[in-house]
Amino acid sequence: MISLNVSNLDLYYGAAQALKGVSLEVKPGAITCVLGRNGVGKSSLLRAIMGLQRVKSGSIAIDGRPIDALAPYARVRSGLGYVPQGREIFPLLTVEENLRTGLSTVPRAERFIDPEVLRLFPVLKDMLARRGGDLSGGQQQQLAIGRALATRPKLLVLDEPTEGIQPSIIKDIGHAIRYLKETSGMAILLVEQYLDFCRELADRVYIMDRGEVVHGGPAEDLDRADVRRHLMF
Ligand SMILES: Nc1ncnc2c1ncn2[C@@H]1O[C@H](COP(=O)(O)OP(=O)(O)OP(=O)(O)O)[C@@H](O)[C@H]1O
Repeated sequence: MISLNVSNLDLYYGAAQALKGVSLEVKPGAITCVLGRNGVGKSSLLRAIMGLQRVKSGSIAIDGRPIDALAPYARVRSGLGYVPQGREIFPLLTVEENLRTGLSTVPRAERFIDPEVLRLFPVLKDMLARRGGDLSGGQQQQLAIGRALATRPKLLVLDEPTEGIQPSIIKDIGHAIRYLKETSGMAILLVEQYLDFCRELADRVYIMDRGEVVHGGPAEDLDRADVRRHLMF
């Protein structure tokens, strides 16, 4: 089990500041959700956590140890699994090959697809030999989560897993996320625009608006006024 601490992150694209002093905590065995409209900086935050985007200042730590100097693959080795926005699966590789791309960071003896991943998403088992590009959007999302799980993460980072996905698969993905938390004590960091999905799953909720964290607290404290002010269009 691991925890993640983000403190005071500032991130710029040229002169435009995308993250302004962002701090948050992801606790082991809990689901932490970051809510926010389009363009408030949610993906930038996750990319910074994964080491895919350089920050100007601030720090990110796993179990109190800074990981700022680590390359993305080393952060994965430290226990972070990442499901990017838009899924980014390889359309010409098979489902099995896509899952195997997640194995490169794990020790040689563990380089097999954990049967648990296929139990969690049985559709992947049925489609192992199909090309990633032939899957529906929802199946591709499950594949992206499966690929992240192949890295044996202790903390799973998901960027809008419900985006453009039909309700029945959203439900399956919600069940899978809760199952992972409950059975393995995995920490989950979930970025979402879909309020109800977040409400159903989250233990702790942060709201971002224009690059800043404007609310943070237990999910049950999520206030109607905050939601209206920061999440409505
Ligand atoms: N590579 C980039 N270069 C320049 N500006 C960028 C880049 N990526 C994001 N931005 C800008 O930074 C801001 C934050 O974007 P980001 O994608 O982090 O937001 P988001 O909350 O994840 O939104 P979305 O849900 O649309 O992805 C936006 O104004 C966006 O236009």
